[in-house]
Amino acid sequence: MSTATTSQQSQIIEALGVEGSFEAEQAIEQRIEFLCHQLRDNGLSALVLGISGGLDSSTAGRLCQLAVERLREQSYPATFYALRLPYGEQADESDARHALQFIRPDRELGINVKPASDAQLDTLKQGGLEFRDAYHEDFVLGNIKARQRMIAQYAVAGTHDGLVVGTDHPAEAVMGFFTKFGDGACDITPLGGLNKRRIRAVADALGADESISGKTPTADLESLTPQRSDEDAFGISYDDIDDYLEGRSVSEHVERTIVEAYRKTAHKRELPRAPE
Ligand SMILES: Nc1ncnc2c1ncn2[C@@H]1O[C@H](COP(=O)(O)OP(=O)(O)OC[C@H]2O[C@@H]([n+]3cccc(C(=O)O)c3)[C@H](O)[C@@H]2O)[C@@H](O)[C@H]1O
Ligand SMILES: Nc1ncnc2c1ncn2[C@@H]1O[C@H](COP(=O)(O)OP(=O)(O)OP(=O)(O)O)[C@@H](O)[C@H]1O
Ligand SMILES: [Mg+2]
Repeated sequence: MSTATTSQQSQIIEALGVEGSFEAEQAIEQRIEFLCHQLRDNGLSALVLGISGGLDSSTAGRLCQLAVERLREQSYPATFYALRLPYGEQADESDARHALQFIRPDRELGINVKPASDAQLDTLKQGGLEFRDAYHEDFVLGNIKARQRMIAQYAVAGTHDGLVVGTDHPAEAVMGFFTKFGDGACDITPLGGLNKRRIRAVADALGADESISGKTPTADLESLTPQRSDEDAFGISYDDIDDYLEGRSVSEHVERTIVEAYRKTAHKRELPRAPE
């Protein structure tokens, strides 16, 4: 059974800024100009982004590189820093190397977030923090990894007068599928307004091959369930989410899953609350 577009659906689409129409070349140009303006208008000189090997950071990374190249053509000095931020040895490291070949960043930095993440977990346990079981501990460690990546990116941006680029976009934002102040923490989000299939179309138009644009999305944060797909965690597909965000009819199950996730994670898309 499917539901017609609801007013709630329209409100969510509007709140997340999903555009009514889409054309890949136009989306690319708009985002390159956005990135150029963010540096030039603020007198800054670097873009900083973690590259996982996944679709979102590959796409955002290539846009960043094209933006700094455009700025340099205009005699404005700008550099893109692509950060590899593995937790120890990354299972799909070859995909991350391939993504870097596609992006061709000015600079690559490799920072292993495992020592800092493990040290943080150890000190929490020494301080008396207890977990329900090994899976609970692994989940909490996953969010620590995401926040260690945030710390590394801000250290690089702070060193080079840069901006931290985030890969948040409506298909993840609607599900609240990011770590608050982890990968959710950033200065600018060039993929804003795009759902997942549109990001894939942008990647294709930028010349990404099938191994990048067809890669299964994964947060890959939990060591006990490595490479677990986002869709497995959601219980619905990105196609379902994309349809919803494009105002199409979806099943009642899909609608309920999305709306529940959206409501539950509202706090992640807002500023911290304070007394009025
Ligand atoms: N109602 C409320 N109002 C204000 N704040 C509220 C709140 N409820 C919880 N909170 C706060 O939020 C915290 C929970 O949020 P958070 O720390 O983010 O943790 P949480 O949402 O529990 O976990 C993050 C989820 O995002 C996924 N993720 C993370 C990173 C990357 C990706 C990816 O796709 O790449 C996916 C990850 O797999 C996991 O399922 C609570 O500990 C609490 O401090
Ligand atoms: N191992 C990693 N190395 C570097 N950056 C990472 C790593 N894992 C996550 N990140 C950063 O966190 C962001 C959020 O991860 P997320 O999984 O949503 O994106 P992705 O891996 O680029 O694409 P996809 O969602 O399709 O897997 C990434 O875009 C990237 O900037
Ligand atoms: Mg990923």
